[in-house]
Amino acid sequence: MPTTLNDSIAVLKGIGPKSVQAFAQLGVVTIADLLYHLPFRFNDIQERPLASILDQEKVTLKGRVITPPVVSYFGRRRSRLSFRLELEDHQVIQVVFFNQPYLNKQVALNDEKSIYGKWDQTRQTLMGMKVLKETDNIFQPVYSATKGLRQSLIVQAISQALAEYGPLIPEAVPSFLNERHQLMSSRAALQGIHQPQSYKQYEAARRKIIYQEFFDYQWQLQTASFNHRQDKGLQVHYDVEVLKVFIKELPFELTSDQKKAVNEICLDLLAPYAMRRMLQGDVGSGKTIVAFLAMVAGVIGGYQVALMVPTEILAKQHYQNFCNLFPDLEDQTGLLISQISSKEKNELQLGIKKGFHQVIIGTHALIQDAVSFHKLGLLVIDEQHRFGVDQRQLLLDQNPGLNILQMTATPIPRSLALSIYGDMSVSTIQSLPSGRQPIQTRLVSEKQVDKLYLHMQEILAKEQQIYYVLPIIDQSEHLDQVENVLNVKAKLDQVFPDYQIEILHGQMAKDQQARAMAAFKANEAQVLVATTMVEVGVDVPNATMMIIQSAERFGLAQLHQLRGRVGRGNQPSFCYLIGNPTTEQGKARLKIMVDESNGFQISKADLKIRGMGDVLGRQQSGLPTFKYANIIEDSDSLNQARQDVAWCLQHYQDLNQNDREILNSLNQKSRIEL
Ligand SMILES: Nc1ncnc2c1ncn2[C@@H]1O[C@H](COP(=O)(O)OP(=O)(O)OP(=O)(O)O)[C@@H](O)[C@H]1O
Repeated sequence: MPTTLNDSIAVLKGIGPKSVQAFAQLGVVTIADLLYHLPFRFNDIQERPLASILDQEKVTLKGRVITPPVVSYFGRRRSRLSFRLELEDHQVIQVVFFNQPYLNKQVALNDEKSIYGKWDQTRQTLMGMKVLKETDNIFQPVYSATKGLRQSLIVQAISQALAEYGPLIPEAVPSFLNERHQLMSSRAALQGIHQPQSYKQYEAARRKIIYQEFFDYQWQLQTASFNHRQDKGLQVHYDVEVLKVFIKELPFELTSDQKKAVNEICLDLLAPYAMRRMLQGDVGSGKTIVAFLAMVAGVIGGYQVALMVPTEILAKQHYQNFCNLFPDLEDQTGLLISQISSKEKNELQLGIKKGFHQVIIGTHALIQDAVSFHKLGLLVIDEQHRFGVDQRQLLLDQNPGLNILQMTATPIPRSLALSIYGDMSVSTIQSLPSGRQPIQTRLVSEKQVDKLYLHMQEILAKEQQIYYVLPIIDQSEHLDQVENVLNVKAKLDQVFPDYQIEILHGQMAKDQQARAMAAFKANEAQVLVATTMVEVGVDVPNATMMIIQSAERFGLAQLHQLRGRVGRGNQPSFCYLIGNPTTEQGKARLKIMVDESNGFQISKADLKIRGMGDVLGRQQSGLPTFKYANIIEDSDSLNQARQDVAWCLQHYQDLNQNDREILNSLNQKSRIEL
C-alpha cells in the first residue's frame, strides 16, 4: 500500500537491491526522487514521410513488410535481421536490426509495422532500433541512467510510481498563482512530463515544473534574507591607514575594478549590517587579492577571518600566496586541510578556538564541520555554486552577524544577479590586469601532435611551462586514467629528455599531489601532465601553454576554466585543444572556444547544449544551475517567481489556509543548491 512519497523505490515491482544501488548513484532513493527524475530529452517517434528525413536522423517509418525477415549470424554473438518495407507512398526501403535476432518473432511477411530507427540516406536503409507496438507512446522519454540501469526499467518504475503514488503528489505552488499563470497542478505536470501525449501537453508540464523550481528557490532565498535583513552585522572597525600600508607593499598596482571592489567590501565591513556580497570576475581577473585584502581588513579590525575553497590544492596555494604577500600575518595564519596530521589539526583547532589563529584557509568541508571560532568576523567562500543555502545558513546560525563574501568566476549580468543572488550586493571585476594578452586557442587533431611538439619545444626553450590535461572519462575508469597519464608522461619524457615532467591525478596520495604541484609551481618541473585537478583556481603565471587532450569530452565551461590557467602573466599564451569531434555539434562547440573568450558567453552556450535533467553536466556550466530550469532561457519565469514570492511574503496573512500550508511545506523541504 503506498503510504508516502518518502517510501523507498525498493517497494516497486522489478526494483531489486542492485537496481536500488544503481538508482542511488543518480540520487534517486525515494519515490519522490524517482518522480522528479525527469527525462532530459525525448525521442520523437511520430511517423514522417521519407522525403522530409535527413541522413542519420532518428525517425519512425510505417509500412508493409514485403520480404520475409531473414536473420544471419556472424560469429556467436553478432547477428543481422533484415527485411524490406513498402512505405505508404509505395517507396521500398531496407530495414536492418543488428544483434536483436529475437525481433524476428515480432515481424512477419505482410505485417503493417512502424519501425523506429536511424535513417541512412546513402544505403536507403533504416537502422532499426525498435519495432513499435500500438500502445507505444509517440514520445519516448530518455533519462540519465547509469551502469546497470536500463532505460526500460526507469520508464517502467516511473510509470508504476505515477499510477500508485500519483494521488499523493503534493502541490508545490499556491493555487491562486496556478490560476493567475494558468499552470497545471504539480501532479499533472509530472504526468505530462514523463508521459506526454502531445507537444502541447509536454510544454505546459515543463512550464509548470520550471516555475515550481524557481518558486521554491525564491522562497528559500527570500525567506532566508527576510530573516537576516534585520540582522545586526558584526562591525569591523579597521584602521584604513594600516590597510593602505599592506596595499602599498603588494608587488603590483591594483586595477581600478579591484580598487572599487575592495572599497565596496570594506564599506560593508564597517557598516552595522551583515555583509552579503558576491565578488564576480572572469578567470584570472584577480579576485583573490581583493578577497585577501578584505581578510586583512578583518584582521586589522580585530576579527578572525576564514577562506573556504573547493580543493586542497587550492587551499594550499592560497595559504602560500597569502603568507608570501603578507609575511607579517604568517604566524597567525592557519591551513586547514586533511593532509595535516591529527596532532597538527588539533593544535590548529585549539588555536582557532582560542583566537590565536586569525586567518584560516581551508576546504569547505573542513571549515564547516570541525571548527568553532573565537571571533569570526568575515567568511570568504570561493565558488558559490558548490555551496548550498543550507550550509550557509548553518554557519550563520553558529556565527550571528557574520560578514560573508562569495566569489564566482562566472560573472552574470546585473539583472540576472538580482534574481539569483537575491538581496546580495554584487561587485564585478570587468577588466583584466594590464599587460595581459589574449590567449590564442587552436584546434588540432591527434595527427598534428608532432607540430605541437615543436611549439612546446619553443615554449620550454623560453623557460616557460606547460600544462597537459587529460579527461576523466568515467569514475569507474580510474585505472585507465592513470595509465593514460603515465603514457603521455612516457611519451613526453622521450620527446623532451632535458625537461622535468610531473604527473598529477586523483589516484595519487594527497601529499604526492601536493609535491607535484609544488614542483610545478617552483618551475622544478616544466610540464605538468594532469587530470582536471588543475581546473579551479590554480595559479602559476609562468605557465603559458595549456594542452587539452580529447577536448570534445569536456564541457565548454570546464574548457574555459582550464584555459584560464594560462594567460595569467604578461607573456603570450596558447591553448591547444586536441580532439576529433565526430558530430557537427561537437565541432561547433570547440569552435566556440576558439572564437569566444568571455566566460559568461561560454557558460551560456554550454548551458544551452545541456538538456533538462542533465544535472551533472549543467553543474559544470559554471553558472548557478537548477535541476530542470535554465536561468538564461527561462529567465522570464525566474523573474515572475521572484515577484510572486515577494508578494506572498508581504501578503502572507491574506492568503487562504491551503496556500499558506503549501508555502509552509516549502520551508521543510531540502534546499536547492545554488
Ligand atoms: N592588479 C594586478 N596586476 C598584475 N597582476 C595581478 C593583478 N591582480 C592579480 N594579478 C595576478 O593575476 C593572476 C590571477 O589572479 P587571481 O588568481 O586573483 O585570479 P582569479 O580571478 O582568482 O582567477 P581564477 O578564477 O582563475 O581563480 C595572479 O597571478 C595574480 O597575482
